[in-house]
Amino acid sequence: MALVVGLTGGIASGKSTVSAMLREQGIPVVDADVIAREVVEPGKPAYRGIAAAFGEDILLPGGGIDRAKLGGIIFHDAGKRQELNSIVHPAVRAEMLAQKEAYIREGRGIVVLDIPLLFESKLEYLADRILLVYVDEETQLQRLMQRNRLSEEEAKARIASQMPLAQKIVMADHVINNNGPLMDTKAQLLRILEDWQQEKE
Ligand SMILES: CC(C)(COP(=O)(O)OP(=O)(O)OC[C@H]1O[C@@H](n2cnc3c(N)ncnc32)[C@H](O)[C@@H]1O)[C@@H](O)C(=O)NCCC(=O)NCCS
Ligand SMILES: Nc1ncnc2c1ncn2[C@@H]1O[C@H](COP(=O)(O)OP(=O)(O)OP(=O)(O)O)[C@@H](O)[C@H]1O
Repeated sequence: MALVVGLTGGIASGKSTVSAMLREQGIPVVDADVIAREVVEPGKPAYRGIAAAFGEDILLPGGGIDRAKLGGIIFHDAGKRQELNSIVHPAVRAEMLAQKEAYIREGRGIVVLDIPLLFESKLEYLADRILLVYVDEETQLQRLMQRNRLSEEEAKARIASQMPLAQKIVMADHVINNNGPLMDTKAQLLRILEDWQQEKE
């Protein structure tokens, strides 16, 4: 039986950083953010759903979704966010499950599902174990502002659209503290991986 791990955290807490480390160790990671981009490409049902719900103004001249504009709307409006989620999430979930099943059929012992909104969307049931990548609020804000070149106000709106990390920490099976240097993050991950490998033996 494969061990299915849900990898979660908050925006800019370090999930992609940890998932790159997992891939380095040969562990497959199914990434909800990547799938969420694919399912809204022109021609896909969710693309038409977004154009219908948010209007043609949300499209770029080339036809694709203007992600910056859509983010500017949904991170400031819980109702619109809910509307977008209800269009995009079912397609993301279906594709994630298909990719997970394919890895299990290949015989992989551990499969990781990187799902930023795992707790918000009540998807705990998808995973045997939940691994949370934690950072303190100030580090999260600084890293988010820097990575996405956002103002403090914009970055705070994005953080506020998610369940606080302090609340998620008590719901996770394992926690990696990603406040420090990457070396420390990797050391914590390798320890957790050892536990999982032992469990499977
Ligand atoms: C709003 C959109 C267009 C902004 O695109 P952008 O390229 O700027 O951001 P990206 O997709 O890389 O997401 C970055 C992070 O934002 C956070 N985030 C994204 N969507 C949401 C949401 N609906 N609610 C709360 N946080 C969210 C997540 O932590 C995610 O990792 C995009 O995030 C989107 O389509 N969101 C809806 C789908 C979704 O929920 N994706 C998250 C995982 S399924
Ligand atoms: N330990 C660390 N030290 C310094 N910078 C880091 C560390 N971990 C991550 N970062 C940086 O912080 C930013 C956020 O990390 P990352 O992209 O991995 O987060 P994420 O949780 O995947 O974000 P999102 O869900 O929003 O896409 C990136 O610019 C990354 O390079």
